[in-house]
Amino acid sequence: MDGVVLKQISKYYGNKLALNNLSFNVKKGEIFGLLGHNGAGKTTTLRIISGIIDNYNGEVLINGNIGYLPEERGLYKDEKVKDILKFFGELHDIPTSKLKEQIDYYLNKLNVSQYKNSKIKTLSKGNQQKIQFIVSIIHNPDIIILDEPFTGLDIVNLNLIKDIIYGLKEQGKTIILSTHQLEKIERFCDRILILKEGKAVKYGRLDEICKKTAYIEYLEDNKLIKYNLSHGEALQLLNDENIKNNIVKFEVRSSLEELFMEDNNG
Ligand SMILES: Nc1ncnc2c1ncn2[C@@H]1O[C@H](COP(=O)(O)OP(=O)(O)OP(=O)(O)O)[C@@H](O)[C@H]1O
Repeated sequence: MDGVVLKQISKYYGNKLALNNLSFNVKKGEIFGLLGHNGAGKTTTLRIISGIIDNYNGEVLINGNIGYLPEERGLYKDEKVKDILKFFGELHDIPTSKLKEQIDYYLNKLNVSQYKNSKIKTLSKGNQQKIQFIVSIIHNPDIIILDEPFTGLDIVNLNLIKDIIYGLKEQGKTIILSTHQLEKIERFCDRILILKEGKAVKYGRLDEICKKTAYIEYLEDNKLIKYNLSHGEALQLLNDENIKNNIVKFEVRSSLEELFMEDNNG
């Protein structure tokens, strides 16, 4: 079942077309990655899904309540961690005992229990980000939208956040996250969409997208033949007696990184 569906979304800022007829769906229990370089349209897409931007063309279907981690971080710096979390939990009408339980659970999971009574401003940037992440999920939302959740985190904290996201997926939540750092989400997202100038240039399961990543050049009757092809097709060509001795260049591009660079530069 779909948690989120976008149908032919276009968004202008003045004359600037930021999203160009963008369609995709995200299923319940799925971690969906929105990838693209700066300015590709990730934040605009996530703001539209979250309901922050409402002047756009197209249709958005949402199946549940939303938790949102915005790109621009910032919590009330003079407040204590526990008070911030309590405040946001109460905004969502979570019963007090349940809220206390949730707060302790997540603080513990993210290894920041010791800062419960500390003011936000005394925490490191990474720890502040972890608190803001907790804010986005404290009300147990069905749909979790995370704008660049991994930026600025070291590997230990990155993995702590990933573990929680993974747990939320197991609970059947719909998770959409954006990143410009492909290596952070390889083998983590179930499906991805690569955005370039507001358009989807790739969309699907990582292994499906990565399939088309072999490149071959060979000579046939003194002509140079060039192909982009799947690994399976490449294997066939490599076993072809007429071709295998005439190969000039063969590259396996198994890393999504190269694909990403290619689509965004080429
Ligand atoms: N409020 C705005 N007014 C005018 N143009 C905007 C506004 N917000 C975004 N844009 C433009 O729309 C395009 C998409 O921006 P968006 O922030 O969605 O991209 P992004 O992929 O999230 O980039 P980044 O990773 O840098 O945040 C960019 O060209 C940006 O300059």
